[in-house]
Amino acid sequence: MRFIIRDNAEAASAHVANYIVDRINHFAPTPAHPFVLGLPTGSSPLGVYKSLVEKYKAGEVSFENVVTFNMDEYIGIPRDHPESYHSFMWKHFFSHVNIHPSNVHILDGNAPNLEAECVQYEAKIQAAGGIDLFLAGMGEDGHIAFNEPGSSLASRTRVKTLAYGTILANSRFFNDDLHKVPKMALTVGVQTVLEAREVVVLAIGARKAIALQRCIEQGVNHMWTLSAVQLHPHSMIVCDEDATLELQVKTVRYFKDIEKAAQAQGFEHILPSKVRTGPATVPTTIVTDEFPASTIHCPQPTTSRLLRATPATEYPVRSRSPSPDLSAPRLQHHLRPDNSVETEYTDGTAAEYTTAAVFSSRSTTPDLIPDRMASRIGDPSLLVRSTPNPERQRSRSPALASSMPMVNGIKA
Ligand SMILES: N[C@@H]1[C@@H](O)[C@H](O)[C@@H](COP(=O)(O)O)O[C@@H]1O
Repeated sequence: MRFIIRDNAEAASAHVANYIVDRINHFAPTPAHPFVLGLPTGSSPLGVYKSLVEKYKAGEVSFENVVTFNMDEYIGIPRDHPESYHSFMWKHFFSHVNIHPSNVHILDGNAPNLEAECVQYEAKIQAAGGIDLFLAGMGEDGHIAFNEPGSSLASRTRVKTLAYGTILANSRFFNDDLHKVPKMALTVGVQTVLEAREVVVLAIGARKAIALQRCIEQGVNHMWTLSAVQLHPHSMIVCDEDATLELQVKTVRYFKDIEKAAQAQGFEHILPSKVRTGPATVPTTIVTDEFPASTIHCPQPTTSRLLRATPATEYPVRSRSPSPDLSAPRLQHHLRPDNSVETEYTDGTAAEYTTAAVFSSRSTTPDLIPDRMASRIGDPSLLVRSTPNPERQRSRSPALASSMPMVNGIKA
């Protein structure tokens, strides 16, 4: 995962807008091979849309062959309600660029059959060849799209009840009246987002700091659904300084350092060609008997395909020496009466006091043979106890033994 930090919201938004423009232009979309862009609503992407409109007007990018899919839409408010996501998107973006209205896809929160609407939405994404780049914002509770805390990380487009925190946060768009905020929405699932070839997240402001910390520094967790982008091979989170407030200094420094290092090496972001250009053909969904068809279209194994990644095979494997011969002679030490140490092999052969002797050809796979730390000491004088064993002292000096004080009736 890439993590890009910019000084303020404007710089972060500009970074994302430039990135999207570069991606579309590199892709060189055509009517037969359009660039498929996933889009969010909310206050965070406003700067990006403004910048994209400016770039379009400056002739830097065209949306002629861009197909879009929005992440979510409220249920139950009219399509032309000023706070519907339809209104939002046309107001802030679509009506200012040369996108074909037929290329715009936004879930219909007033569809007579909401489940069928979700099923068709997934099918339309598939038919368009999948999403090339999904831009996302983040809720204060770490949600992506409307995948509230506790959403399955394998979820797909569906009806979702909104969390109280989200209703509270979004009430600012409804005259701060909680009752006016829709309580339900249609949303793409976490898995729908993860299947995009690339995911770019924009997090702006201190109110996103806790969620950003959970999603970047902690593990993948359904309570902070945006954390699932950790599993994506081509994900990028862009934020302003305020959003980093809860991160560790070393995390911020690490990501800033790797960005600097990459720039110094002359590259910014290298994507595999499949991600840069998208598939030549529309992918087909394979349904196996193991996962029978459900009411949701394009059923997939409930475990994320990313979670089923093959484990790495290139772990360093310790090369094994010939099978250990446990009957092979081992080193043993005897304390002589003069307190010097005699060392020999268990077969009676004398040993030399060198490390080489211990680990020589006589010693097969040292870590598989019972070993004593003493046998690793090369200098015999170091094997002599500096604090004499009291029992040995007693046996060698009866006078000393008799002078020992009694402790609990026992000679010390
Ligand atoms: N469904 C949207 C999300 O897609 C968006 O990311 C979030 C954050 O909005 P904002 O950027 O206004 O904080 O708001 C809503 O919940």
